[in-house]
Amino acid sequence: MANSKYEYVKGFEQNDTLLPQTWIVIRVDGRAFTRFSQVHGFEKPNDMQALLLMNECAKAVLEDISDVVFCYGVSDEYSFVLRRTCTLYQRRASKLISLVVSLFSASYAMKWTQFFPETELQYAATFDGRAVCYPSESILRDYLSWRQVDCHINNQYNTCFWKLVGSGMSTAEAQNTLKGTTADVKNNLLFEKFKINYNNIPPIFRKGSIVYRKQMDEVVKVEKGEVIKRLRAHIVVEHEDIIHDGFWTAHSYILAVGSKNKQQQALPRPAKPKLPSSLP
Ligand SMILES: Nc1nc2c(ncn2[C@@H]2O[C@H](COP(=O)(O)OP(=O)(O)OP(=O)(O)O)[C@@H](O)[C@H]2O)c(=O)[nH]1
Ligand SMILES: [Mg+2]
Ligand SMILES: [Mg+2]
Repeated sequence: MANSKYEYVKGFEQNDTLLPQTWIVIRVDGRAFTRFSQVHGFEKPNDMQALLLMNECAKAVLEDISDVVFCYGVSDEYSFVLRRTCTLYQRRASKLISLVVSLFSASYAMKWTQFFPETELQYAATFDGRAVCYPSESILRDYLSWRQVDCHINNQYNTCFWKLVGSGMSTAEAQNTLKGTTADVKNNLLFEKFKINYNNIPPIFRKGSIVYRKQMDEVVKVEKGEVIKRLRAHIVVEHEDIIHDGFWTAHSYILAVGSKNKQQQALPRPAKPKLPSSLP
């Protein structure tokens, strides 16, 4: 069939294919969450329910997109790592970013009342998104370390800041008190002035959250006194250190090439929503 005279407009589309064989990281970040958190009365500096909601949204993304192998979240942002062999949408950036952002945003609205049953959602939370390719596992890990260090630095500062404000300082006085202080000084301040041991603050605040398919040995049956185990994968949310080698050595399958089949086989497929029987 002859092409229509209008087909030439396709030539204006730009190629946004992401580099092959690289780790793709898609990071979503809440748009104007400084305001969103105020309007919805989030606790300062950390609102547990808000963070748990973010984690549920990340789980929804991981469940839906099999190429996502690891997620890291802090504050109003979440990073999604897609395996380097990912060929979804021929690795087109605009398609991948918009898929993750829309899944995440829609989940946020859908799950809101589950986490904030007493607070009406005043307007839709929106998220921006970007994709960056990392050519090696070591650079990918540096990226994740950067986000976790950021989480730690911000949390330590914010914890001190809001404690000082809570004790009667103005925000300007609190800012001045903390200006140029080292991590040690902040830890001492928390301990001496407020009797808070920084290491006892919930890990979700200090370390952020990770979401991934964890491989676990599961007993499937006992046959003639012999325990039969099988490796199964379950989606988990944890608050581990991902800067040092320990986590990655213990879970080397997460970034291993070719681990897809084992992980996917072990996971139940997400249930398709049932249509009402009255529909044609
Ligand atoms: N009270 C409270 N605020 C939070 C919490 N998590 C995130 N926020 C707010 O969300 C902001 C996130 O920072 P940014 O993403 O840099 O800023 P933003 O206002 O979202 O602006 P853009 O991302 O540029 O659109 C923080 O500065 C806080 O004001 C929380 O648990 N409690
Ligand atoms: Mg933001
Ligand atoms: Mg942010």
